[in-house]
Amino acid sequence: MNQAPAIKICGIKSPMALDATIRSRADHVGFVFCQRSPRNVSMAEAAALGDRAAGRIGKVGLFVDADDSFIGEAVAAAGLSAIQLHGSETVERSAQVRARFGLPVWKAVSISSAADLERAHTYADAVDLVLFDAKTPAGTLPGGMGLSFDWSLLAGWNGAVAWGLAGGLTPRNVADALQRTRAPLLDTSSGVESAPGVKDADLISAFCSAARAA
Ligand SMILES: O=C(O)c1ccccc1N[C@@H]1O[C@H](COP(=O)(O)O)[C@@H](O)[C@H]1O
Repeated sequence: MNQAPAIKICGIKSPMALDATIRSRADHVGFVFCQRSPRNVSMAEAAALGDRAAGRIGKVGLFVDADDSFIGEAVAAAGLSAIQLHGSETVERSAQVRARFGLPVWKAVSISSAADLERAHTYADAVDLVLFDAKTPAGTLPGGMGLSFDWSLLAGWNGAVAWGLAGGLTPRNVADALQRTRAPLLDTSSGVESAPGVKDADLISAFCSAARAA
């Protein structure tokens, strides 16, 4: 029997969206600490959401090329359980973050060809999970754009490190994504929104149900 995938709903900014995610029995919420994003949360917002989520769901903080002092402030404010690095962090920088904060580190790796899987392998000893995501156009955000990549590329993945799938996942395509990739973890953000940065409780619920039914 196949095990149900873990689910992360990213870009949570409101108590309503947090409660909907917990009600839908997702495993992790993501708080975005990236000022350019429509999903950015301040430290004060993260602290309130972190308190509300405490003991109810995993709390993943998403950072884009952030320094230690900023990450440390967010870890303390929200009581993060994992750190997601979604910028151009090197293998060395990723290992440094893991050692510095003693938390699991998830590294997003953008995929557009088989060669990108080779790059993912290089992170195996430095992080706890690699998160495959689509490449986004130059000058835009490195994620959260609702873009998918060719999932068939993952047939060539045989890495030793845990992994997850992100990029353009929605309630409508998540079953197909899961059937094609057998991803152990699914991560979505814009696919469960009614507008950029505005989560929709019905879409969150539909996403989680579709992922578990697949
Ligand atoms: O969500 C954001 O605003 C964001 C900003 C900067 C980097 C990553 C971001 N989101 C992450 O991107 C992937 C895919 O998102 P989507 O489902 O395609 O909208 C996901 O891991 C988000 O956590």
